[in-house]
Parts: sequence; C-alpha cells; structure tokens
Amino acid sequence: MNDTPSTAAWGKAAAGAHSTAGAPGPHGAVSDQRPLRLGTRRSKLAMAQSGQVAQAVHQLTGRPVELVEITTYGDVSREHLAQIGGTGVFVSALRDALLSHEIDFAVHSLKDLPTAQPDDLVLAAIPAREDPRDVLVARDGLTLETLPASSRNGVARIGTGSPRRMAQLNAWARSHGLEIETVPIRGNIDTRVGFVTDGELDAVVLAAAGLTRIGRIGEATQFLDADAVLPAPGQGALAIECLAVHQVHGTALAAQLAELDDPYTRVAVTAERSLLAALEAGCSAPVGALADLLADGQIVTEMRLRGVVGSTDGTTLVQLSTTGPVPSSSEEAVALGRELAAEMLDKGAAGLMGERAL
Ligand SMILES: NCc1[nH]cc(CCC(=O)O)c1CC(=O)O
Repeated sequence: MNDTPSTAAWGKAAAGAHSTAGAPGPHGAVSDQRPLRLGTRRSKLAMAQSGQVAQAVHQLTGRPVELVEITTYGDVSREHLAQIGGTGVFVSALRDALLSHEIDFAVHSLKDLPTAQPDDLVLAAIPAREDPRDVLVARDGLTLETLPASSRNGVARIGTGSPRRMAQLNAWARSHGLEIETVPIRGNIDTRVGFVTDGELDAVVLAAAGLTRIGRIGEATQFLDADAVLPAPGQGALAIECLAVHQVHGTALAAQLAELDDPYTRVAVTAERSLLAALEAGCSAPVGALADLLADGQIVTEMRLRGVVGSTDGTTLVQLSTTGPVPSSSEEAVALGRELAAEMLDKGAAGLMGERAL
C-alpha cells in the first residue's frame, strides 16, 4: 500500500540520507549526524504536524530529520470510513512502516489512534496539546446563537460527520430552543470549510487544533465551550510513536523522543482514552471526554475529567464529571477514566453507543 517514499529534510547532511539511515552506527558521535526518518501521511494537516515535530526532533537530537510520505488506505478510499474499518485506517500503514524499519518514528493525531497499543510500539512522546476545543466556522461571522434566526426557515444547516458533534449540537440547540439540522459530511479540512464558503451549508464544526496547524484558525467564528460540546478524547494532542526497543545509531530512540513529552498532557489524554476504552466505544461512537487541570495561580491543584455520550439526535445525553488529585502515574489516570466510564454505564451510556452497545 505504500508508494515510493519521497522525502523532505530538516537540518544539514540530508544528502547522505538514503544509504545509512536506520543502520546501527558503530562510531558514536559521528553517527549522530545521520538522518532520522519520520513517516507521515500526505494530507496538509499531517504534513504540517509532522513538519513541526521534525523541527523539534532535529533541535533535540542535532540530527537531520527526513519526511517519508506513506499513503494510507484512509487517504485513498472514497468509501465511508465506517465501512472500511473505522479508527485504524489512517494509522495502520504508518505502523507497518515502523515495524518493517522503513521509518524510525511517526506522528499521529492522538484522537485518531485506537485505544489498544500494539506490543512492539510505544507512544514515546505526547507533546503539550493545542487547544482541545471544537470550533464553528460559520458564514458571515455568525455563531450557534445567531445562525438559526438568519438561516432559511429559521433552521441552521451545520455540517459534521461526527456522531459526537451531532449529539451535542442537537442537544444544545434543543435546550436553547433553536433549530439546527446536522448534515453528515466528510473530507479534509479544506473540503469541509469549502461547504461554507461555497454557500452549501451555514456552518461546519472542526477541531481548533487542526485549523491552527494548517494556519486557518482565523476562519473560526466561535470557539465552542467544552460544557456545550466536549471534544473527542485526545483531541488537540499529537503522539510520537516508535519501536519500543529500536536502536537508531546506537541510541534508544524512544528514550530520546521522550524529552518531547508533556507529562500533564499525557495524564490528561490517558484518562480520556481510558474512559473511551472502558465504554468499549470506537472513534465513530458519540463519546466526548476532556481532562483539564485546575490551578490556583501557577500551582496545579486538581484534575477534572468530563465525559459525555449521547444519541445523535440530541434527545438523550449522559454527561458526568469528576475532580480529584492530578494522577501521578499512567495507572492512576487509567483508573480515573475507568471510574467515570463505570458511572456513565450505570446511567445508561451503553444504550447510546449504537450497534456496539449491549
Ligand atoms: N477526525 C479528523 C481529525 N483528526 C485530527 C484532527 C485535528 C485535530 C486534532 O489533532 O485533534 C482532525 C480534524 C477535525 O476533527 O476537525
């Protein structure tokens, strides 16, 4: 499925890249100049976030970093994502390239990663996350509050292919006495914003982080409060993945990349993904989760975890929240996610997860 890799390089010594990358270097410091290969999808968003990580890894290691483009089935297929297997489609080709030593590391949007971690691979670093919220990109600078009144028949047509966004937008509109119609769309960020600029839809909902990374956050007309629309677990965070035991040029790459890890982001997204896993929900389930830190001035005091699951028509939402000490380990973060998921299941969450539900 991978086509011929093409490369772009960060840092010096890119010319010598192809013959030696990946081979264990016997000469200590000298081998540190040989390039690291970063596997990336071709999309504008993937290229933007891989480029940013490439810069950071170059600065960290002093080594050139070259981008190796990998085409995934999710990029090629025009079929609906659900029909070709959901979450894993964007990820598996990159993981295959890691396992076959074609690339040294990969960058994923954390929210697109399945919650189960393959044995031989590690999320070596989860850097500090971007704004995790969703945003509205609406015509004429409008917002959720102002859009319906100026739309045809008083009904704002809002594009999103995400059951999570549909459920929460519909519930929000219902509770505010406003009429919206959620219209299923898919495609990359440019395509989705295009539905608004070409007049086909009144608005679309997107992740702030994606728009920021491709330089289009200025087109957002409203940041959606997490109390109204809770983002997807892991939204706004990246994961840098590599082989667990891979030695590149005599150094354990995972240990080096770990310097880019942000411990607060890691515990937060670990709790969010644990909640998702414990609900036995996939990426297409209407589940939102967000862990955030509460601070007293500069001092972080507690972590709050919020979770939501709903019916896509917005008639039923199970929304819960818990606040406690900041987890001091991944195990504690996992436990927190599981506890909140168990409470959500008690309140009927399973019945809201479509055919996956019992
Ligand atoms: N579902 C696709 C996807 N995967 C990651 C992002 C960007 C945001 C992020 O990294 O969390 C997006 C676009 C979106 O949801 O608008």
